[in-house]
Amino acid sequence: MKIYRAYAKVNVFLKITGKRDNYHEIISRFMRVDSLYDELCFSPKTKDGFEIIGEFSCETQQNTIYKAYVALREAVESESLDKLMDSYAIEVKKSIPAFAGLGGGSSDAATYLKMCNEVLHLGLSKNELAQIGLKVGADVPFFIYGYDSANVSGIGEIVEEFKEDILDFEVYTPKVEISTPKVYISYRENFYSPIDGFEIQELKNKTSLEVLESMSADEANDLFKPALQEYSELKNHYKHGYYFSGSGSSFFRLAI
Ligand SMILES: C[C@@](CO)(OP(=O)(O)O)[C@H](O)COP(=O)(O)OP(=O)(O)OC[C@H]1O[C@@H](n2ccc(N)nc2=O)[C@H](O)[C@@H]1O
Ligand SMILES: Nc1ncnc2c1ncn2[C@@H]1O[C@H](COP(=O)(O)OP(=O)(O)O)[C@@H](O)[C@H]1O
Repeated sequence: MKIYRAYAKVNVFLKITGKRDNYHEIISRFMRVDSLYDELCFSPKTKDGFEIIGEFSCETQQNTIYKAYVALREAVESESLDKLMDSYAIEVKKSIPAFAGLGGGSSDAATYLKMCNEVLHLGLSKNELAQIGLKVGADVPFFIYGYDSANVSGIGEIVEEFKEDILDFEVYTPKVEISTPKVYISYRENFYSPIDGFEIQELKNKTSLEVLESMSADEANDLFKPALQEYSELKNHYKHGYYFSGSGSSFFRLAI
């Protein structure tokens, strides 16, 4: 069976630009991490019903892969999708840590959608897959497009390729289970200060290398301060020269 890779991402910068209902609008540079990925494949079933084989801390119904299946089923109403999942389990070799700000769950969901599109010849475009993926999570569209680097805005649905060389990152993930909504809520209550159009444009044009050379960890990521406030133990894990990815808990820097 063909093995598909679901890569991790880091947020080189992440700035809040406004609010949208319970969500926050962002401008963020996402970069794929080529050295860190989960592996997904269709494999023989061991039980009835939708089956995910792999080490997960959540129930199947909470798994982003299952949520992607539900979203795809609603979108295409394809009998062949039901037949596929009646015949095969989806097997995942998990390497991307969870609760990490590395987009592992989102990347798995995006990869699953691409796998189904390919094997069932659904003929869905990247834009269509991204729309379906957004129902699963705000980070999913980036992984559907598969760019090395992109400026991501809206709540995650606007993905614009940024042409630059992919960087090699060293990533470490402290064992602190961070809740993304909790960090966003803390940002909204304690740190809310959206950047303006001029700053957005300036950031969008900077290469990732320029960002890492010119900004500190808390300047580059608006979620770093609220994450530190909500999870004070993070302070013990922070090392000078590292940057914070998404809502955490991972830190990264250029590999040397
Ligand atoms: C912070 C980021 C940065 O890439 O990623 P992670 O650190 O989680 O990987 C994303 O904005 C997270 O994306 P993702 O984890 O897919 O979020 P979702 O499941 O869609 O949303 C979880 C919750 O986070 C909050 N949320 C999410 C995205 C966003 N732009 N604004 C928000 O306020 C909402 O409260 C939402 O209910
Ligand atoms: N396929 C999946 N891989 C990892 N975590 C998942 C997956 N599906 C659901 N989850 C749940 O999502 C949460 C963490 O999501 P994850 O994408 O790994 O982290 P983050 O949003 O910080 O990048 C946990 O509650 C975990 O149990």
